[in-house]
Amino acid sequence: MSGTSASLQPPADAVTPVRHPDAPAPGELLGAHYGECFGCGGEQPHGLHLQARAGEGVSLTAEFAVRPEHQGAPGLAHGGILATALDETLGSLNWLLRTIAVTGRLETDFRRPVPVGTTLHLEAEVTAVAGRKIYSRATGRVGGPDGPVAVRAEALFIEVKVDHFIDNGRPEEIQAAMSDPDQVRRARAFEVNP
Ligand SMILES: CCCCCCCC/C=C\CCCCCCCC(=O)SCCNC(=O)CCNC(=O)[C@H](O)C(C)(C)COP(=O)(O)OP(=O)(O)OC[C@H]1O[C@@H](n2cnc3c(N)ncnc32)[C@H](O)[C@@H]1OP(=O)(O)O
Repeated sequence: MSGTSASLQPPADAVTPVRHPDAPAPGELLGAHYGECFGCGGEQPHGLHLQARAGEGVSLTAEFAVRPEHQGAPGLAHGGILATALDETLGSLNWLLRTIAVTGRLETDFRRPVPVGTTLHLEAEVTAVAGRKIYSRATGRVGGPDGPVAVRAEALFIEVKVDHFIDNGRPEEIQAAMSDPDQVRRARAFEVNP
């Protein structure tokens, strides 16, 4: 049973998601939306270093190498870390819509334990869009991209303006991000050009 709640069911007026014409091509690495991000940032020493790759339509794949620092029980990945990997993978779908969005709701099923030293093979897709609400789902498999499902998630992301971060983030990091041309370029890549 997935246990999906009513708020994760797209409303009747939801539409099929549309891949942005300037989205990265299928097979292309998406890169980090922010170098210090715990999920995807290359400059974050404590992070998961998740790398996502564009798929067809509004879908992608990602890999998460489970290391000893990710343990909950001896030799097994912590459930919260697995939820983070799912959250980050789902958040990366924003690159394909070229929309800035944050997680509103994330529901996770843990089906199988995920051992340290394994790679979690993730895939995610946007299933529907209704105004600012973006509905998506993801799975994580062990033992290879076609292995058994260990974790799955359904999510609701909400579109926000870049002001969401500027208004709410700690000033030190916001100022550093705004004075980093690379970061400004990445933020712009999320915003739909009218
Ligand atoms: C150059 C400098 C700047 C650099 C910028 C860098 C670029 C960044 C690029 C990309 C970033 C991507 C980052 C991904 C990271 C991985 C993903 C995360 O972990 S994100 C963090 C965790 N999430 C949060 O912190 C959200 C906290 N929540 C909020 O801030 C608000 O609640 C927010 C924005 C989500 C919604 O607030 P409202 O006031 O804007 O809108 P309302 O009216 O409340 O909701 C809109 C609709 O959504 C529904 N909704 C909202 N939350 C819901 C929920 N939890 N469940 C069900 N429905 C929900 C509402 O019922 C409403 O629906 P109806 O339009 O009336 O039909």
